[in-house]
Amino acid sequence: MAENMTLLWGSGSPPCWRVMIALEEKNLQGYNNKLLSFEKMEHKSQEVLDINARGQLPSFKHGDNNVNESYAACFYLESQFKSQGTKLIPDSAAEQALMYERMFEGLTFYEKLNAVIYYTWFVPEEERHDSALKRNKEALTAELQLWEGYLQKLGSASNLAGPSFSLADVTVFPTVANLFRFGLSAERYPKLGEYYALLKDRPSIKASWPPHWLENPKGQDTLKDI
Ligand SMILES: N[C@@H](CCC(=O)N[C@@H](CS)C(=O)NCC(=O)O)C(=O)O
Repeated sequence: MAENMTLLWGSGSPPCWRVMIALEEKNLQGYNNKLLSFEKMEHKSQEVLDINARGQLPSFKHGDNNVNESYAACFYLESQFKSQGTKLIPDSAAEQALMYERMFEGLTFYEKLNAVIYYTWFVPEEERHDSALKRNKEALTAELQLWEGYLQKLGSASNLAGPSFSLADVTVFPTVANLFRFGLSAERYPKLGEYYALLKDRPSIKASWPPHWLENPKGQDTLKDI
């Protein structure tokens, strides 16, 4: 069934990883996929632009339908394959409310992380200021405290929106994994550390683990003092 799906993706990209986790959870293994290189600017190739006018990854196609934007693809897969694989939107109103809230807060979380780890990539040298990076780090620290509090409230070994694994986990786990890849201290952020440990060996997540992380298991230490 998945042969009529194509995913163009980049290794380690949280938006790409979200879609890959959703595909695994919905038992859609066997989809066509092509790993592209950001360094080689392959995300701006005609092959990508034919699916995604923004020239971004993930670029995803199901039959004749292009479904770009990682959140859109995750919702689409859950909606089209509702009764297949893991049910990713819980029935309970309370869990659903929390799931939607955390999912969309997850975008802010992802932005604040990127503003620190990719500061030198995003900001040209002549426009960089230590004070701006410091501010970005402070904003990330405040964000991390929020998520520590959310997880604390849920109790130990919980998914992000309660007892069931949901789209909140599909979309936010890749951000959490990037935090630790970039050196976040699990001692300083124990609830995030616990959440990461809970999900990192989940089959859908293991199956889609970024290949360059497997080749080079040691990440960076950019976040060690956060
Ligand atoms: N909102 C998009 C964001 C996708 C995105 O930013 N992809 C990055 C890689 S993580 C990319 O392709 N960047 C290259 C570019 O924007 O030119 C989504 O969630 O799918």
